[in-house]
Amino acid sequence: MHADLVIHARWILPVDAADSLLEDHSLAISGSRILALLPTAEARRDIKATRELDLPGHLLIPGLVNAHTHSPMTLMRGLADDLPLMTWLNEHIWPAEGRWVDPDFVRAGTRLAALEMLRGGVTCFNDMYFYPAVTAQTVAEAGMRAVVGMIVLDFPSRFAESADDYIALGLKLYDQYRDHPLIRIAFAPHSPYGVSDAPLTRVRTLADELEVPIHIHLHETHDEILQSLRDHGERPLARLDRLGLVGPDLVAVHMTQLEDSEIARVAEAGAHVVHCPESNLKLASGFCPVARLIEAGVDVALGTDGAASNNDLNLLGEMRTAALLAKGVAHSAAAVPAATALRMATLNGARAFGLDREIGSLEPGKAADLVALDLRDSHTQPIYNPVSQLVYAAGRHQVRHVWVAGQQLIRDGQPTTLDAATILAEAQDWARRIAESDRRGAGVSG
Ligand SMILES: CSC[C@H]1O[C@@H](n2cnc3c(O)ncnc32)[C@H](O)[C@@H]1O
Ligand SMILES: [Zn+2]
Repeated sequence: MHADLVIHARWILPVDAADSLLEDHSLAISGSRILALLPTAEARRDIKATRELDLPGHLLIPGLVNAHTHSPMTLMRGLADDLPLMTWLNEHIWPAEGRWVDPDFVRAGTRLAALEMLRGGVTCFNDMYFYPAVTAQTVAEAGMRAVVGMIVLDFPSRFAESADDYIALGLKLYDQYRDHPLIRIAFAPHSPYGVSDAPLTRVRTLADELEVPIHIHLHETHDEILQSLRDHGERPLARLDRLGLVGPDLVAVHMTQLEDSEIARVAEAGAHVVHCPESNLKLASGFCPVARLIEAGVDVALGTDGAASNNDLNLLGEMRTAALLAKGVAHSAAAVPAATALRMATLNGARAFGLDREIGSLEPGKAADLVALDLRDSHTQPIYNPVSQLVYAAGRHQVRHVWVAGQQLIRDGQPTTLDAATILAEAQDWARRIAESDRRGAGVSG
């Protein structure tokens, strides 16, 4: 057998049905795909490799999937902290976006996000933001993988004038990327409170036609429920259900307010949930009942949300928070064990976007999206159980190598396709302009 690259790792967590841990195993790559997983002794004997990489003390895992973020919001990290969602959005973030967000902002913010995520082992992210064509292009140039949202809102922005305009721009994006190997397109109506019935109904029809997922903020806060009861006489999930949006292509982000019947409905419909524990904690939005959703058979993935409400894009940290928080919420130390947290951050995210035949686990035939972490650091020693070290103790600096579709994007902790110095200089330049304008009193509302 011939391979382009064979990686010899101390441990591999393939995220398979049995939550296997492979010791002293190797992973062979041919082109963009995984060719084989086998004991290292056999790999050294049977595989003729163009290149071999010995990784003693390293753990190899599937690339992490950040199932919900707003990547350009890295440029707003720390702009408005310690506020509840609607104050944060209405009084700070939306005015700042109205003043500053343009294609250059999105390019610089997405580059910073891609750099941060790749260095933290994230190989694929699902994004919802203005100027998604700029995000898609930036991600593709970096060689990373993303699901990019055709956003829909009722209110106008510099990007689009009306809900129909957002949809038209989204469809153009879909046409542009329909056959791209790394970029997938999904619908991303912002929220039930941000999009009225008519455009949501159009999204339903078009999503059926294009066979794309529908990704939406849903049941994020108690106020969202109260507002929907006031304006529509029903809870947001019930409204989406009436409009035909609750089905296997629905990716519902947050879901902190759920009655038993709603958990049953989500499970019955085969809809997916993205849990964003750190954003929910920081905005005091509420607690997603993750253990009960999983128990009901719901696919629960993991997201960071944007860097303005988290404030990082650290999916390793998010796994830890999810595993700890679930135990507190369920009053059970058995809720969301480490292997489940890893599954949420990989295969479950891939499944939510229909990518689970391509990525999310390490299996022959799947894309070679993988991450190697060096566990020889003092705070991940000694090692009884690598998945425990990964979820409960490891940090992003331990991510040493990252591949997407067989291309190495991080080597020895450094990016190979992104210019870190330029990205940081651009981000600092944006922060200087935003802060100066704030000081001069033009403020975020310009
Ligand atoms: C339509 S572009 C995305 C839009 O969403 C805003 N946003 C960021 N984080 C959240 C959140 O947790 N809930 C609701 N909306 C959020 C972002 O600022 C953009 O305006
Ligand atoms: Zn969000």
